[in-house]
Amino acid sequence: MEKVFGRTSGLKKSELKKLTNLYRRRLPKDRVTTPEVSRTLAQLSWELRRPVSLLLDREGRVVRVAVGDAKELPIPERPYVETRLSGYRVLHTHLSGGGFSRQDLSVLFLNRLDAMAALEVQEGEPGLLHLALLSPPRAREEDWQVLPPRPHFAWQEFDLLGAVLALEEELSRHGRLLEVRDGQGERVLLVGVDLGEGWEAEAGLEEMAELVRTAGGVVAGRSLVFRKALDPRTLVGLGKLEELKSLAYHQDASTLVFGLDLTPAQAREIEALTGLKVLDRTQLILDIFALHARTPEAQAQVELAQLRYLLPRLVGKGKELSRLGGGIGTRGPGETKLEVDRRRLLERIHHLTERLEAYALRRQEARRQRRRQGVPVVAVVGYTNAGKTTLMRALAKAGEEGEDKLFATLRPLTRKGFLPGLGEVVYTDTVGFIRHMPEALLTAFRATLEEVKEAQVLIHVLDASREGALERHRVVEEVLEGLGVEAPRVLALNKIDRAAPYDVYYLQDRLGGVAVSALKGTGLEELRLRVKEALLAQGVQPQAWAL
Ligand SMILES: Nc1nc2c(ncn2[C@@H]2O[C@H](COP(=O)(O)OP(=O)(O)OP(=O)(O)O)[C@@H](O)[C@H]2O)c(=O)[nH]1
Ligand SMILES: [Mg+2]
Repeated sequence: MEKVFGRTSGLKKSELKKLTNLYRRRLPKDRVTTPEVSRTLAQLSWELRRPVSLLLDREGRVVRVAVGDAKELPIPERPYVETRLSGYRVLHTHLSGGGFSRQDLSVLFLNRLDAMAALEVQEGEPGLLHLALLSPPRAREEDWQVLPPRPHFAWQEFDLLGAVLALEEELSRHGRLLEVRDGQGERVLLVGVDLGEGWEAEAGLEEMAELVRTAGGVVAGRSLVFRKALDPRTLVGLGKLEELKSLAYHQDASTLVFGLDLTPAQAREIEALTGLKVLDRTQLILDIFALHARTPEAQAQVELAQLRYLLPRLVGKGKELSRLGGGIGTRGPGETKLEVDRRRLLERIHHLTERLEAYALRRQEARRQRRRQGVPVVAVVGYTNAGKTTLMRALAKAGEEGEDKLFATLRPLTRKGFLPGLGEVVYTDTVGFIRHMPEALLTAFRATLEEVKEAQVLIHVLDASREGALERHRVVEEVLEGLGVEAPRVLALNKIDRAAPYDVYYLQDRLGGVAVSALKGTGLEELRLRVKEALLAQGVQPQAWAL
């Protein structure tokens, strides 16, 4: 027997039977209702003294029956690609008469229903029928259009299917237009929360936009929300979520990315309330790391961090798991998709942990050998996109090209270089830092950062050409401190070829450091000199033949 949803408690067996019989009904696929169905629904609601709701698919088949208002119908999930409507419509009764409640309309909108119909019932007889459809995208007024009510039989001539298909066509045309304007990629709405940080919140959102772009997404809209305190359940509150849902509809976006971290429960709640895919900052960064991890070790590290983050977010059974959908946040390293079967996932975590231990041992051995040979190590650190890789390449005259993407480097590269008057050194490149470095990543990148701990001297690369340099400098120093790194730093103020001279003076005045352009090769002599001095001060012995 098919299940009857909603407020069924206290119903008699015979009444339940009548409700179950509704599953055998079928409407013509292009009609809102038929006189027979209207009458049956009206009578049944009257008898039960409760509203009755039907969920119908596009073929006119009854998919779900519920006692109660439209919100009692659990509407099946759809995939996240949302240029089109859900293919479901609701037909339900209003016992106290009157048109749509706010809740009816929000069920329509939230689930992208084809249509929502409400049938007034008077003395057991069907009366007026109300019909609402979603508005065409970018309509100025409401997100839904409520058609003038007519007596239920008067809807006979109305071609519902035609109206739905026309709306869908308009939605996908709008989607194509936006794609031409903004380029291809998963369309994302960015949500930042300003808890009183002022410009920092603004800068944080800007950085999130950069991260979305690096992850291959398109920022379809952004919203900075001012809050004194966060709502523990929904973070930004119900009203704001509705606004975002509406913005997503008009901007053809399928994903909400939050500029801070969500608890698993918050993420689920917001997904349920908006019907959108929800990602937080850590997931976004992990996703980028996954795209950029190239060596087997880096890949294992990233995947492990992703799976650990994912685990508590996968509650329960198959249905929840499938919510993961595709796209940003679901990609593992090396073009794989993340494992979402809970038991297999645990196995995978175990396997990766073991593999990483083996890598760590090998790396330790390599370091030991270097130490035996007495080659000093210089680690290049700095905020993501500061120019670390480019600088190391310039200093060592080998290695990989820099890339104008965040987190281009996810493997601890090492290159040999030569310092006049000192001899051979080994430069190691590192993964970029970022403010509020996700905890999950700090542990995952232990290996890379261990290399930093082994270094005799660090070159801290700071992009002097972009705003907020002082702040980025501080973030990097804080992370280093947190790792217990004590080696002396040589600061390189990079990208002076495109920085305003005044900014460079200002930074030099505040922080000291050598002004360089890794790209053009300016200032490298002086930088080498300072590195050499720092190494000598650390007690490194010059190699005899280098003098
Ligand atoms: N104009 C200018 N651009 C530079 C300079 N140094 C690096 N860049 C550019 O900055 C971008 C980032 O350089 P990378 O060397 O990849 O930076 P990174 O710090 O290694 O970045 P991640 O590894 O992603 O954290 C690239 O587009 C470089 O070409 C410079 O001195 N001047
Ligand atoms: Mg790099």
